[in-house]
Amino acid sequence: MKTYNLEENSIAKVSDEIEISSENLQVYYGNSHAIFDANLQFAKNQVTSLIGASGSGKSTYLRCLNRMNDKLARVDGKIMYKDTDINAKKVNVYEVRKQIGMVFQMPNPFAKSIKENILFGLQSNGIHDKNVLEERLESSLKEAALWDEVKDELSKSALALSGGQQQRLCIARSIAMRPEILLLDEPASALDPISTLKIEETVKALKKKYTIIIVTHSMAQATRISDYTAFFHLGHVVEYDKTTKLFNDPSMPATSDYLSGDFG
Ligand SMILES: Nc1ncnc2c1ncn2[C@@H]1O[C@H](COP(=O)(O)OP(=O)(O)OP(=O)(O)O)[C@@H](O)[C@H]1O
Repeated sequence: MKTYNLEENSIAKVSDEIEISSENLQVYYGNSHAIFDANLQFAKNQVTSLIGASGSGKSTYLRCLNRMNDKLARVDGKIMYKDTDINAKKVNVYEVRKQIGMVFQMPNPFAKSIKENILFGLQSNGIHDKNVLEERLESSLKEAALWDEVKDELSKSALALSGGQQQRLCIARSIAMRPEILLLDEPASALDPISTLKIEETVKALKKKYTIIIVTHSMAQATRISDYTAFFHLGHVVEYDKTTKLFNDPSMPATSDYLSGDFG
């Protein structure tokens, strides 16, 4: 593998309103340093892609944004969200995750009905008003572009849905909690091309209401759906910019080598 000076980077300041940012973020798995001093700002109601080779730290970084690494790793530095450092130990992680939802690579619906998948989190949080639940059920499934396909069989097991439908159900389950940010960790990598396109269309529509940060291995997908892109290499954020700039006119040699496939 080529070597690069990872002390150098090119991190653009975001001109849009900032929704969430990391400051001097470091992640350690035991003695292994996995993320080095990551400083990134994410624009509100925009889609940001995290790209880079396998093992570059994209998922590790993403998981920090809603404290999913708490039990796996030591995370130093700040995650600033609404003037609060949500990486601070006193912060209630369950409250954080209501506002910052996450969808994983493999669809993981509960072994319950479609309806119960959507309502479970709401009911667990003390929401029992029938009208509110019905409204959330319908609006979440509509936002995730699944309503038309399932509206007549809401009692059917979620596990009977196709992989792509299950993943849109997981997105619907997340947005039922009315988060402000959605973290998506390779949400389409286990899906066929048609399902992938549906997820991409859904993501593009969702940014009107949510700030979206997505890990993807597909550079084509990053260019199709994201406004901003961060390129990770060996735990460092090498370059961060508007997607069009990063892909068409990268500033760092590592970025241009990665994009052109001349990375090995
Ligand atoms: N739970 C864990 N325990 C120990 N090390 C881990 C753990 N998760 C990730 N790592 C290590 O941290 C580094 C970054 O991994 P991470 O999964 O964040 O990379 P990635 O860019 O998301 O990779 P991929 O594209 O393959 O998912 C790797 O060296 C990986 O082996």
